[in-house]
Amino acid sequence: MTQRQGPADPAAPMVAVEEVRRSFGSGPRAVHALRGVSLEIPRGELTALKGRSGSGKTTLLNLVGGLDRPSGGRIVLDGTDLGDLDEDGRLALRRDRIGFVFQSFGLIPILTAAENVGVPLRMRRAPVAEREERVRTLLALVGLAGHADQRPGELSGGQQQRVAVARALANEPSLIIADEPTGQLDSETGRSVMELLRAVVRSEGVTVLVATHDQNLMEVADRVVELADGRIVGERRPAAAAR
Ligand SMILES: Nc1ncnc2c1ncn2[C@@H]1O[C@H](COP(=O)(O)OP(=O)(O)OP(=O)(O)O)[C@@H](O)[C@H]1O
Repeated sequence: MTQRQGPADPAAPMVAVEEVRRSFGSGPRAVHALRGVSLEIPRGELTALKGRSGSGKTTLLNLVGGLDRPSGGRIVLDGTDLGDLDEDGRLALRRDRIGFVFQSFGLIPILTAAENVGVPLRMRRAPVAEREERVRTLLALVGLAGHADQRPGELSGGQQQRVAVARALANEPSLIIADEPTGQLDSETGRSVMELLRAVVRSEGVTVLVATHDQNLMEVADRVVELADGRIVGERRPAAAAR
């Protein structure tokens, strides 16, 4: 496995967001997407971010995922202060410690399901035998053992998102970041993808941060955090999560 950076304290939250601000542009036309957000994301929990369009959800996911840098404040992910990393360090962090799931699935059309799941393993040059074994395990975990050789165009939307979840898990990430993962799926398919996310939190012990408008997804979250106009305005623990 790839060398992990920073000591991970199992008692510490997976992610600590401290007074984070993010503005785009400057002067009177600046957009203040995040205006001082502080949030802890506990290990092994599914945290949902809700809020109207433009409230700052994607901006926050991008910052936590090391895809963007804050204008102010600090983010610590599993013992690593993201502010201490240069571009290469952030790239390594995204590759080795974070799995991403997007609304539009983001699979490579010419690769089979198995090859798509194997992409992160290839990127860290995992030995072929280890890669094939892990891909098989992951496809079985997401219920697609019989679809390994199909390309994304031959799979339904829900199946494609399952492949994306398997790919996100490939490198045993500390954190999965999902931006509207059920946004392009009908409600029944969305529900099954959401149940899959819930299940991998339980079985793999992974931590998930998901931005969503999907009420069903919020109901299975351990915690729902609400953003409005770049600030946290509410937080609740849905009853269904008290398992
Ligand atoms: N690269 C950018 N340049 C300028 N403004 C941006 C940029 N990215 C985001 N914004 C602005 O920041 C604010 C927050 O956007 P963000 O995408 O985080 O919202 P969101 O809650 O994810 O919305 P949605 O639910 O529609 O995805 C919006 O006003 C948006 O227009």
